[in-house]
Amino acid sequence: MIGLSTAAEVRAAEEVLLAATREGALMHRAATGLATVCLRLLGRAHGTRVTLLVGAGNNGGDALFAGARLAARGARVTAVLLDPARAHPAGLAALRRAGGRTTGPDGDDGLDRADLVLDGIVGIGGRGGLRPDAARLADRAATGPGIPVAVDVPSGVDADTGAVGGAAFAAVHTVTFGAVKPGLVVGEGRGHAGEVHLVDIGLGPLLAPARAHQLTDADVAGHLEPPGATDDKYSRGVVGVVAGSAVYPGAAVLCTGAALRTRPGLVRYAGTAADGVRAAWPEAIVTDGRPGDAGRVQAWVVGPGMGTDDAARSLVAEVLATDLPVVLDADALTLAAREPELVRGRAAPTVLTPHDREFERFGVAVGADRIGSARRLAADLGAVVLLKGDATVVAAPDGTAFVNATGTADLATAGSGDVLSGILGSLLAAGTPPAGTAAAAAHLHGRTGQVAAARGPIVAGDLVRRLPEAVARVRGPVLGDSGA
Ligand SMILES: NC(=O)C1=CN([C@@H]2O[C@H](COP(=O)(O)OP(=O)(O)OC[C@H]3O[C@@H](n4cnc5c(N)ncnc54)[C@H](O)[C@@H]3O)[C@@H](O)[C@H]2O)[C@@H](O)CC1
Ligand SMILES: [K+]
Repeated sequence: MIGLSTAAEVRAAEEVLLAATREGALMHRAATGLATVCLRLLGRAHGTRVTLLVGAGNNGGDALFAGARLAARGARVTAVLLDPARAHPAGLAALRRAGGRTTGPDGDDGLDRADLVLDGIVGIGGRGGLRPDAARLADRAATGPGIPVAVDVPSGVDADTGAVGGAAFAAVHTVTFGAVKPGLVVGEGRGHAGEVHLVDIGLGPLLAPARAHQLTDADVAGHLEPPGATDDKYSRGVVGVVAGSAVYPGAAVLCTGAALRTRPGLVRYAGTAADGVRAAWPEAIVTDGRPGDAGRVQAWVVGPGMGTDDAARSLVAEVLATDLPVVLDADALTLAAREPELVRGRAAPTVLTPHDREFERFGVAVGADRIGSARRLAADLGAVVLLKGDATVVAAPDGTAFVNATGTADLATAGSGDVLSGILGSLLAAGTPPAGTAAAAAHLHGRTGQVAAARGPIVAGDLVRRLPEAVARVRGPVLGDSGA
């Protein structure tokens, strides 16, 4: 699990470490890591051209020291000082000693011929939108030939939320220090940060326990263990699906199929799309009755494609009245937003899986702080909220949050959400804690999108078909298996 630490958490840890280390030691660690990533991206230093955009704080200091290291290895380095009188003095001296040149914001910045541009305008000390000179340079860097690399945080991106208020540096790589900040992996910030490289500067043991996390394949593999010798079809949890309608069975077919393919156990379906589900998935146990007629289950998924009329409302209410974990998706979200007390009154876990419009039906704006908004709704409802997006956010009522790392634009296809709710229901039936389980489902859904899209454009049915391959990929190679 990768901890996501806010700027305040990083600063608090830095203060302790600064007091315990030689002056400048942390910045040297940061700059060494930064220069190493730049060298890797450039392939070589000698003969390359590098432009540094240097603000007045320590973020500019990092850029100057890294630039000095590259200059010492033969790169032609130009530092554009946004505030020449306040540029980091020791960094500036180091760059000049190594043969780098400096200029002001209106000088010859070399952006039109740079191989790499380092954004050291502002880091975690940035406040408000970029000032005009900085905005203009960030804009020119985006259209120039150099690989845009952000130092710690792309300037103009809020490190905690990912909000981008105005102009911001559009990086393809971000080299961040001490801990990954949430703003690099969520919301608009994710697109501005590009690939994130974490440089260890020794903060780890001093950081407060993170309240937001990213899962890795290894974390999710625990949810996807193959059946053991003593397992039978009931022992691993049975999921019940209430979805679709006689006229539109598609959502029910996708949701049931995803549940079946995630963890081979039992899937029970109850609803008016029974014929369609039976035809598509003979493996499922199907009734055209009510949820109570379906037989015993350990978790319910309710909502996809079922409509929002009185009949649908009564099915949602019946499922929510059980003492089992429930995934509320699609139409069930619309219904729950009308009667949130149906969710608030539950003792068993509830997971809501809204996209932005469904989320806002609960009366909370999504805004630019997606983690904060998901936390607010989760606390208000006493339920886990999985807010779908480019980087899906999961928040628990106690504020624990997860940001998904595997999202891909290919998942923005009709029926993709039905697949996610099927995956989630299937994992939840195993009885694992709901927030982490929801995050695991989002991770697997994203991996499935990546696997499926590798063969070309996808429809939601491809996700169901490729789920076993994605599960295998998340589990990783089996130890001792030579692959022969
Ligand atoms: N504290 C430390 O020991 C370490 C700090 N590090 C670096 O230091 C950074 C934080 O440094 P600082 O606290 O000096 O802050 P920053 O360098 O992030 O930004 C503060 C400076 O930028 C100016 N500024 C603020 N908002 C601006 C805006 N919107 N447009 C233009 N200029 C703006 C301020 O006037 C101030 O001079 C980190 O992000 C990281 O890059 C690293 O070197 C690791 C060690
Ligand atoms: K920066």
